[in-house]
Amino acid sequence: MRKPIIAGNWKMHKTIEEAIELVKGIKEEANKTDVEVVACCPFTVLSEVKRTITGSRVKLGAQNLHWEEEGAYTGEISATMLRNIGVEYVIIGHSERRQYFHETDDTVNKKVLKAIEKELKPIMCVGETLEEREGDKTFEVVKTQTLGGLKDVSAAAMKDIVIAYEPVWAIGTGKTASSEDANKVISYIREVIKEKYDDTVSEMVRIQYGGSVKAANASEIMAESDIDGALVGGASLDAGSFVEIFNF
Ligand SMILES: O=C[C@H](O)COP(=O)(O)O
Repeated sequence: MRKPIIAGNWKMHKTIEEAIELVKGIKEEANKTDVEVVACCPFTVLSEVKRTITGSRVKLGAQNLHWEEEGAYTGEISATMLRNIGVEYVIIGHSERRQYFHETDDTVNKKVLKAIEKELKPIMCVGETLEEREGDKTFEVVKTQTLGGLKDVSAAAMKDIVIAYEPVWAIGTGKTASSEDANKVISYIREVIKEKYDDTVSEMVRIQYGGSVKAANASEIMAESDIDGALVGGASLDAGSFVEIFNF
């Protein structure tokens, strides 16, 4: 039985005061659910959010990391720095990073490997663009991204990896993949994992859906057999709507 995981990806939103207010608004509800609730915050608020959620069941997540240990990489943040703050999860390879910051399957893989080495849990994102979907390339794209990101990742490490399937055309657009469609792609990703590893790993790995998830569609999405959670952007910025989502 896979434990559902609902993660909020705040993207580039929230000052320290706003972040504290938001997590204060979710932590009591998070304590009442068996769903794993994660807040993936901007680097600048991680420490304060950590302080605010301590003693609650909300988990702390970041949105990126660098694969090197340390060095002359202006503007970057290492896995060790994230661990030092108390981060547990880290989003890797979000489509916005692939699109605007030229991340590739290769850099995603380096980040995943470094995260595992430092005992951070990656939320590794995959998903096709509208053009790729219209060109019938969805399955091919998610397979390449999944295998590329998981290169050299051991079966044992897979227990701490979450995959997020986010069709790029559904992000922030209000368009959601139909829950059946999303489930079909996620089942396929599970097949890809099974071919690379085995049945046990494929049945254990948690795969989220992301893309315009909101209170109104969360329960339908979560009812699908292969969908184990959601990576929520816009609707995670408001405590009330995020609470409704993780209480699907
Ligand atoms: O990481 C979250 C996704 O990009 C989804 O964002 P959204 O819920 O605003 O569509």
